[in-house]
Amino acid sequence: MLRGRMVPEETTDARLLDPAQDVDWLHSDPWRVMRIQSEFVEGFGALAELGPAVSVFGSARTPQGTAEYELGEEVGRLLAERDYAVITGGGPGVMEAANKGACEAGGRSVGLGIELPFEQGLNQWVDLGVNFRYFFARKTMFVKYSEGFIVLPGGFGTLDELFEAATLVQTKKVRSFPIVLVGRTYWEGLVTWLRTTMQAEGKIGEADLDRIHLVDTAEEAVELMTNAIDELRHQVPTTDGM
Ligand SMILES: C/C(=C\CNc1ncnc2c1ncn2[C@@H]1O[C@H](COP(=O)(O)O)[C@@H](O)[C@H]1O)CO
Repeated sequence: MLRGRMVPEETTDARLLDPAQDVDWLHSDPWRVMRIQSEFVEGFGALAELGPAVSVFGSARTPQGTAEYELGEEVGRLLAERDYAVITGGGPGVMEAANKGACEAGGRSVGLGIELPFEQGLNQWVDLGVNFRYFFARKTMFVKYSEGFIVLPGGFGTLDELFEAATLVQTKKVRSFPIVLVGRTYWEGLVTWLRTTMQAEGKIGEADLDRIHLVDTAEEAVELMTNAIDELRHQVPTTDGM
């Protein structure tokens, strides 16, 4: 309801019909919501029939031809061989490696790209790609369409994805799903700190760390992941807070 000085001199439909209108309003926050909404609609539409999937995260900077890149390829290949679609951020490095492994093994290779100032586009091994402008819309897709996360060595982006998953499980916003960190040497320091400082000082509970597993090889990661998913599928879902 608008009264007095709050009543605008021009009505909304008059503004709409005015051919001389400037288009700044298109970039205002209320209209941005339409763009955000369209990202959810597009993402849900593209992924609705994907089937069982696991997300693979890791550094965008891992060079081709390194042991870490090969580890990513191996994870993608083994997941595809077990009929899991592989979802990545669609970028270079570990993302590209996992998509390559999945694609070459004849599996479903998915990339959820993000618009960045130094955009490089989706890697060539993505068979089903969706590009996002907003991180939060993209993150929803990773969580909604995968049954677990496999995390290779990475930087801020990888940690962001890892801890978002851990938080969603902790707060019961998603059904518990497995998180497997690959590369003991890389992750051990962080996991030790989580246990000896974060947990020891009561900032997280013991159960919060139980969901995070640490392995060294692609075989171990995929074996652990698929076993954990099978177990979860046989559990009766609880209704509290879901
Ligand atoms: C930095 C470079 C390219 C960035 N391109 C990306 N494309 C798609 N997704 C990305 C990109 N960068 C980060 N991400 C997401 O974060 C994770 C990796 O981040 P990290 O900081 O490298 O660990 C990854 O899982 C993506 O989802 C070219 O050098």
